[in-house]
Amino acid sequence: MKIGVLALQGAFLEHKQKLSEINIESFEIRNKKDLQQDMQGIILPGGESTAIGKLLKDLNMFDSLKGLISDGLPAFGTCAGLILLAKKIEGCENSHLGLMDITAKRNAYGRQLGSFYTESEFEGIGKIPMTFIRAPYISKVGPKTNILSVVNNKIVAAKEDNMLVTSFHPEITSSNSVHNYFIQNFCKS
Ligand SMILES: NC(=O)CC[C@H](N)C(=O)O
Repeated sequence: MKIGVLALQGAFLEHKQKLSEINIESFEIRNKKDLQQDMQGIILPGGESTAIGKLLKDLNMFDSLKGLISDGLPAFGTCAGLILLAKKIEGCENSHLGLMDITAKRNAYGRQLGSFYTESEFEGIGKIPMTFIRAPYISKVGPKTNILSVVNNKIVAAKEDNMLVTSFHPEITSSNSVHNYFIQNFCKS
């Protein structure tokens, strides 16, 4: 089992650390060639979705990444990663990869007071710690999307086919449970 972590910008090292804590091998994806490596899943980290989206295009990785995920490669997007996967972004004409039938609202908690910590229920896991940093939430889901967590009446985690997204950052909390959930439920060795 080997997981690729998109490492163009943002919190990719924290994801690698979490994976190593649960004994899962990972590698950084920095260019198109890295996408050809054998992997059983990919993590799209948090950071700045506009910057990551632009780098994917500039580095000519966009179509290969989109193709891999639409062909079934398990993908876990956190925060900016959620925005990259969303079919629609509120207030924007364009999406990025546009593969998951959700609408993302960016910077949904305000810019200044946008970071907070809470503990809340996640379906199939139980109560877990959640850290939100200038986070999006999911304002709409499609018929095939399963909602996994709701905080303050906002959807903050969901899954659809081979894709899992959280608007919070599980990689910077004390728990390994969401990474374990991704590996156990989505990735086949
Ligand atoms: N922590 C994050 O990933 C923030 C996401 C950021 N607000 C964006 O739109 O990309």
